[in-house]
Amino acid sequence: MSFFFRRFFSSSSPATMEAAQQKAQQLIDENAVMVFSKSYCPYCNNTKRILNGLDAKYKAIELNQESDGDEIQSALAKITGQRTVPNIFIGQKHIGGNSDLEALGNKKLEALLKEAGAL
Ligand SMILES: N[C@@H](CCC(=O)N[C@@H](CS)C(=O)NCC(=O)O)C(=O)O
Repeated sequence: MSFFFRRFFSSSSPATMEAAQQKAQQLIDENAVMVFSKSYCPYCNNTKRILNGLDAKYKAIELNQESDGDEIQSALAKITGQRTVPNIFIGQKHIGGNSDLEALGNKKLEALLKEAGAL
């Protein structure tokens, strides 16, 4: 019952949501490549494998390991319209998820990474 209550009736305060949105935006602004991830997510692991394979410099945070991870995920949904992880930004530009990253193809991806200063 308490799980049910928390899951459906509790919500973060507007101040907490505002702080999460600022944190998400700061991470996007300060990193050439920003990956909002979850440690158990196979799509996220694939994205990190692709970036590692190219030796790209990137920052990933695992939202399931952050105390404000749920709020950051909601903030990202507000900023990008995307609720799933990975949620990927290259050079402050929203790329999308792992399938969107893959759809770029290596040539376009490398060009974007170079332009962003991640290669
Ligand atoms: N097509 C998406 C699939 C991503 C996806 O389904 N991610 C799952 C985690 S593995 C997700 O975000 N589930 C909702 C959640 O964790 O809140 C992609 O390629 O990134």
